[in-house]
Amino acid sequence: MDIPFVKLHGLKNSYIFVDLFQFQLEEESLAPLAIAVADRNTGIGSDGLILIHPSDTCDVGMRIFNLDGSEAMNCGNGLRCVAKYAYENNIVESDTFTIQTKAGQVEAQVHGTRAHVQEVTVDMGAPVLQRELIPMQGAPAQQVVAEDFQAGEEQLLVTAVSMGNPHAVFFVDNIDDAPLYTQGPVITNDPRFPDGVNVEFIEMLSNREMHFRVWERGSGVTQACGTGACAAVVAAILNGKAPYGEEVTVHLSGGDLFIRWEKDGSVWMRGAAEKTVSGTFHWERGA
Ligand SMILES: N[C@H](CCC[C@H](N)C(=O)O)C(=O)O
Repeated sequence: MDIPFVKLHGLKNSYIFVDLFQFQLEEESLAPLAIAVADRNTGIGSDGLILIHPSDTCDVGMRIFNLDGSEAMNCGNGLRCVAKYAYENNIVESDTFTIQTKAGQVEAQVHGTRAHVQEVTVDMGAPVLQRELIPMQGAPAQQVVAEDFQAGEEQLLVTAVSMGNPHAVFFVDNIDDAPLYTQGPVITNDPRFPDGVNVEFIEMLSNREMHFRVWERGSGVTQACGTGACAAVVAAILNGKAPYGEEVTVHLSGGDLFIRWEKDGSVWMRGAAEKTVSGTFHWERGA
């Protein structure tokens, strides 16, 4: 099968995009295709697969699969890339439009020209904070803010936030000392998170700036995580480390995102999206 694709990334968090307005894929092929395209040796190399598809409820739809083939409900960097692709390829008319995700709909505004979108702002909607909806084991209606969390030898404090997908946020004094590679793979599969969890370590530089590292559910360490950056700013505000309603600069490995959380309202994410490669992926399923 020869599959047309475009590779785009949000701050080096890259995905292989297949445009289902132009090409059809069978549902059962999606998870194995995500694994195949993400492989840097036998595939194209990415953090996963994203489908751009027609939607009955929004101007365009997005589905996202991690590099292990698991499907996620949302993807912040992916949303900015979908918005860029949809506008540059005339899938949408206006520079502001809605995108359907498995977590619900979001509104995106592209910045740039029809020929080249440089940056995208996304209204990510309100975070979900009730423990049972993260989901995280424990008293259902409670929020999880700076709660004791033993991980191996590490005694940590966790703040849990869902942006449609689950995030466990930990504040550290020095980002370079964060137990990303030792505790990331353990916490992501911790049974206290029945659906697994994305794991973020944060060092606050001021009340408007932070360092950020992530171990993503289903993809491991990535260069950036848009929903994770949103969750990190929400967690900082819940812990009194950042203000409501003001843009916080999040320094991820792959670059900066600008995030604000309006009190009792939406989380807004602004950042770049770039296209790198397009072509045809020759795939013999099961080969
Ligand atoms: N690994 C995530 C999906 C990708 C999210 C991330 N790449 C982003 O930009 O938000 C999960 O399983 O929930």
